[in-house]
This record gives sequence, structure tokens and C-alpha cells, in this order.
Amino acid sequence: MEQVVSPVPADRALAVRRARTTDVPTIRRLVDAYSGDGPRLLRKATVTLYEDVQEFWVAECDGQVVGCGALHVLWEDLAEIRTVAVDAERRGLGIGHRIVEALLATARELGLRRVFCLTFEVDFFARHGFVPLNGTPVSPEVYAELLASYDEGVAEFLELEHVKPNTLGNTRMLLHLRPPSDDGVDRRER
Ligand SMILES: CC(=O)SCCNC(=O)CCNC(=O)[C@H](O)C(C)(C)COP(=O)(O)OP(=O)(O)OC[C@H]1O[C@@H](n2cnc3c(N)ncnc32)[C@H](O)[C@@H]1OP(=O)(O)O
Repeated sequence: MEQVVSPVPADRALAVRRARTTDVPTIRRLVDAYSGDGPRLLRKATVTLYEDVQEFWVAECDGQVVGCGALHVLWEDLAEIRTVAVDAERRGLGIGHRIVEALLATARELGLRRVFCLTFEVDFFARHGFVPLNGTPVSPEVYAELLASYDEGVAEFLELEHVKPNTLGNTRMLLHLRPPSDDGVDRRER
């Protein structure tokens, strides 16, 4: 069930918008900052970031990109939030929560019902209603279809043996989204 997270104070000039190709070098730096030793983010080739740019949202503060996050659709009703990162000097200001809110709004627009994430930041995602889960929340038929994906994140979602070293210590989490009501007002479950 989704939960409402406190907004960033109004005095901060923060905009969360869809990423552009010109943001990729900054996204590259944000990903690199957290994908080294004790990796918190999956390493990504720059070409993959360009290929996936339409999945990304960025947070811009006073004209500077200071955070990013992506929503990767896995199946008809299911997506994954991935690659959420905030500049080390701007952490703890509510930017990460704003990015996740934008990704969840996108998930609802797409008609998705469930959002998965794999993370060390359990409390952060729990604030949005994500709960830990075991296993892979898809039917055996969908599991078999997902095996056809070349995406490494999908391999992590499927808990395939060759990517298990990437995911050690991470928690698998799932959020059930409530669809927007017919009158257009999105009433969140609490
Ligand atoms: C699925 C995945 O992508 S997993 C990978 C997650 N990313 C990483 O691990 C990379 C390294 N970590 C980061 O980049 C960041 O710390 C993130 C993305 C996890 C969080 O981003 P931040 O901008 O620091 O988070 P944000 O400030 O929104 O919230 C963190 C805490 O700051 C505090 N905070 C301070 N000021 C504020 C504010 N104005 N509004 C909201 N929260 C605030 C809160 O205590 C909040 O804690 P809460 O979760 O209990 O609400």
C-alpha cells in the first residue's frame, strides 16, 4: 500500500523531470559514485544509459542535476524501480523521495499494479509502502517469458545464479499500487 512522504520544503528550487540525453553524463557520474566497492547500484555501460534514457527521471536543483532514478517495465502489471541515486552532498534533503514519487506516478500512468525494487535502503523504500518479499512475484509462465530478457536487472529479479553475487545483502521489496479512481483523483491507500 502506498504511503505519502513529506515534501521537500518550498524554499528549495527542486524540479523532478524526465531525463534528456544530455543528462546521461551526469547520470553516469551518479551511478559510478555508488557502483564501486560494496556496490549499491548495478554497474551500467554508458550505451545502456542512453538506451534506457526514456526510463529515467532526474532531480534538478538550481539548474544542476543532483539525482536520478528509473522505472523499468517488466511485464503487463509489473515494473522495477532501479538506479535511484542522489549526489552525496545533497542526500537527506528529500530529493530521493521526490524521485521515487515521480517514478510511482509514472507507474500509475502506465497502468501498472506492482512495483519491485532490490535495495539496501529498506527504510527509505518502506516509507513509500514497499514491503520485503521472498522469491519472484510472477507466475511460472511469466517467469519463463522473462528468461528471454538480456537485461541484467531482470536476471537479478529472477534470482538467476550468475547474478547472485551482485545482490548479496540486498532486500527484495514490492509495492502494490492502487489504480487512480474513475473520477481522476488518485486516492492513495494508507
Ligand atoms: C532500487 C534502488 O535504486 S536501490 C539503490 C538506492 N540508491 C543507493 O543506495 C545509492 C546511495 N544512496 C543515495 O543515493 C540516497 O541516499 C538515496 C537515493 C537512497 C536516498 O536519497 P536521499 O535524497 O538522500 O533521500 P531523502 O532525503 O529523500 O530521504 C532520506 C531521509 O532524509 C531525511 N530528510 C531530511 N530532510 C528531508 C526532507 N526535507 N524531506 C524528506 N526527507 C528528509 C529523512 O529522514 C529521510 O528519511 P525517511 O526515509 O525516513 O523519510
